[in-house]
Amino acid sequence: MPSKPSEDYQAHPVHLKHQDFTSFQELPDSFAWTQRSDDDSHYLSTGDSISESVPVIDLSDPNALPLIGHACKTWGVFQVTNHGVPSTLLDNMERITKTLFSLPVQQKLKASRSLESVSGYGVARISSFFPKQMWSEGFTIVGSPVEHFRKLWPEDYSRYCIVFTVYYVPYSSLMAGWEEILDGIKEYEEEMKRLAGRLMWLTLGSLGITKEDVKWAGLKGDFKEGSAAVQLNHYPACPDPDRAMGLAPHTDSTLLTILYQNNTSGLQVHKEGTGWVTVPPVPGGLVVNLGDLLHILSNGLYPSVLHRAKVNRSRQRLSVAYLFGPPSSVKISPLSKLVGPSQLPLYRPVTWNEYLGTKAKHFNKALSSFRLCTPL
Ligand SMILES: C=C1C[C@]23C[C@@]1(O)CC[C@H]2[C@@]12CCC[C@@](C)(C(=O)O1)[C@H]2[C@@H]3C(=O)O
Ligand SMILES: O=C(O)CCC(=O)C(=O)O
Ligand SMILES: [Fe+2]
Repeated sequence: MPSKPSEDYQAHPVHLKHQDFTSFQELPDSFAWTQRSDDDSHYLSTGDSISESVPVIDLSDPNALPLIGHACKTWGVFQVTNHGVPSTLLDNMERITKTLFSLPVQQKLKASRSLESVSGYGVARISSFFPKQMWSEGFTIVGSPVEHFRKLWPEDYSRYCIVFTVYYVPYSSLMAGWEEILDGIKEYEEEMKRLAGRLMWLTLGSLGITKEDVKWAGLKGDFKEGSAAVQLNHYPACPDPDRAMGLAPHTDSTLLTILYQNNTSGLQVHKEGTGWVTVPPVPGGLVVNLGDLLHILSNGLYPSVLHRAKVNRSRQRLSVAYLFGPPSSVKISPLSKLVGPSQLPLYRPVTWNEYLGTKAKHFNKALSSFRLCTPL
């Protein structure tokens, strides 16, 4: 994917009103998504009393394919275990994320996402579509984050890190050096790309799609040319979590997103007819969300899932999203095997970059703006 945002992103700048979240004893009004009294507005409903739960699928189960198919059709999201990603790599990525967000605010702001770049530190891109601020901070990585890290940890990184760790967080939970952080991110990206390719075939396989049907998956069918972004999210502990919002409801623009969450829950998905359902962290598990481009590719058979992140009173929450999309030159359209005289193609072809531009401009109306005919 391109490292520069589309012109539409630049026309909708996200202002950096970044705060030091630790300085608030009470939730400021600009972060309050509901009034203290309106217990059940559409933003609030917690979904905690719901008995239905998002499927957890063991990838070593011989039945994984139909289970994934069912989860995609009914939920648009599932969790996977036995996925082959070493737990040491996930732990390391959590430490990297913790290290980065533990830096002082002024330091983090030096690596702010600029108007010319998709990458860097800042508030969620979708912030400009909501009247209230979100209780979170993020760091987006597309390509090498080295230039941003140079700003975060200037000159003698190692010395800075040690001085900083003495005052802020226990040394043992942080990283030793800059190179280790870059290597950790690279390794994470490689491992996630491998898993994304595998999940793509399990998902498409459950629709009867084979390697011959998706030429852009490459000669080996490993989606090696697929593009991706890594989004690190931090949701600090919040004095009034029921009235705050970590990340507002949205769908991802991706084919699929693989999400690692630390041991604090917060992710919720919206299920038609049920409402908001919490996706609890499963030890060693990873969440897989279907995005808008898979919705288009599957001709609406596998819908993208609306999701959001809530926050917690006493615990900070961290998540790492691997946002996986097609190679930048590829136009995504409903797979020919899924269309025919009785099932017309519902969406027109679109590249990921074109889609991201539309999302930046029209947010939750982006998907329907590519729709060719309205459903009966
Ligand atoms: C590749 C991308 C998808 C994303 C926009 C981005 O350019 C990089 C950040 C991604 C993210 C992560 C949080 C939710 C989201 C909607 C957002 O605002 O930024 C997604 C974007 C997306 O999927 O459209
Ligand atoms: O933190 C989470 O649980 C959700 C993150 C997310 O939706 C995203 O980064 O796109
Ligand atoms: Fe998301």
